[in-house]
Amino acid sequence: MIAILGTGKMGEALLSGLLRAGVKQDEIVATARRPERAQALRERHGVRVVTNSEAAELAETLILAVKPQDMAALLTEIAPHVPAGKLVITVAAGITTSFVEARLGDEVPVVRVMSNTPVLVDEAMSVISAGAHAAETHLKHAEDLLSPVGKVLRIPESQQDAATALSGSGPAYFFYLVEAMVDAGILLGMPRAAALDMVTQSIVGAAIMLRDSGEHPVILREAVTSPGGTTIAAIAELERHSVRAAFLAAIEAARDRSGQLAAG
Ligand SMILES: NC(=O)C1=CN([C@@H]2O[C@H](COP(=O)(O)OP(=O)(O)OC[C@H]3O[C@@H](n4cnc5c(N)ncnc54)[C@H](OP(=O)(O)O)[C@@H]3O)[C@@H](O)[C@H]2O)C=CC1
Ligand SMILES: O=C(O)[C@@H]1CCC=N1
Repeated sequence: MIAILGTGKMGEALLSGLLRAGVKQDEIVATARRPERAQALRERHGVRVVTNSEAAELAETLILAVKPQDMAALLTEIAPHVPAGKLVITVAAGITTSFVEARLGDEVPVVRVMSNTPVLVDEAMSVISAGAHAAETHLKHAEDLLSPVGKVLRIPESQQDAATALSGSGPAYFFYLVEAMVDAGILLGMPRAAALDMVTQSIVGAAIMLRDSGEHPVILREAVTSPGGTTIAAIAELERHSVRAAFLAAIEAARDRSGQLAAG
C-alpha cells in the first residue's frame, strides 16, 4: 500500500500518475486537510482518503507532499506510526533527509525527491537522493514509482536545492517565457490566440529537438541564427538586457530560497 500525505497540486499529480501507471485504487490512500478537498480526491480518483495516522499505519511507502512549512507538524503527527520498516519519500523543497530522520526516529529509510508539475503529462523530471538509512532497494523502489511519470535521476543530496531551482521550479520559467513572448506578439498586433499557438508550438518543437537530437543547445540556436538576419537582431536585444545574467541570478535565488525553507 502507498500513501500520499498532503494531497495538494503535487500530491494529486503524483496520485494520478501512479494510477495511470497501473497502481490499483485500493493499493493507494491519500490524506487531505480539508473535507472538501478529501471529497474532491475521492470523486476524481476513486481512492480512499484517510487520516494521516491511518495512512501511516496502512502503507509501507509514505509519500509526504505537504508544503515545507507544514512538514514538521506532519512528521510529529505520524512519528508514532512509522516504524523503521517503512519507506518515507518526501517531495518538498528544502526539506533534508536528516530533518525527517530527526523527527521520525533513527532507522527510518528516507528518500528525498524533487519532481515537477509535468508529472501530470508523464514528463516529470524527478531527482532523488538517499537518506542515511535508505539502501539501494529503497532508491530502486522510489525510481520504480516515479519512472512511469517521467525521467528519474539520482543526485547527491547536496545538489537537491540546486535541482529544485533548476527543474522543480523550471516549468514556471518556461511558462513565464511563453507569457512574455505572447505579450510581444500582442505588441506586434497579433491576435492573442494565434500568438499563443505560435509560441506554444515553437517551445514544444524546440524542446523535442533538444531532447531527441542529442545536439547541444548552442548548435541548435546557431542553426536558427542567420548572419544579418532576424534572430541575431533579437538576441542582440536579449544580451543588451542581460537576460542570461538574469537567469543566473534568478536560479541562484531559487537555490538559496530552497535552502531556507525548512526553517519555515
Ligand atoms: N508545485 C510544484 O511545482 C512543486 C511542488 N513541490 C513540493 O511539493 C510540496 C507540495 O506543494 P504543492 O502541491 O504545490 O502545494 P499544495 O498546497 O497544493 O499541497 C499541499 C497540500 O497539503 C495539505 N496539507 C497541509 N498540511 C497537511 C496535513 N497536516 N495533513 C494533510 N494534508 C495537509 C494542504 O492542505 P490545504 O489544501 O488545506 O492547504 C494541501 O492540499 C511542497 O513541499 C513543494 O515544495 C515539488 C515540486 C514541484
Ligand atoms: O515554488 C516552490 O517552492 C515549489 C518547489 C519547486 C516548485 N515549486
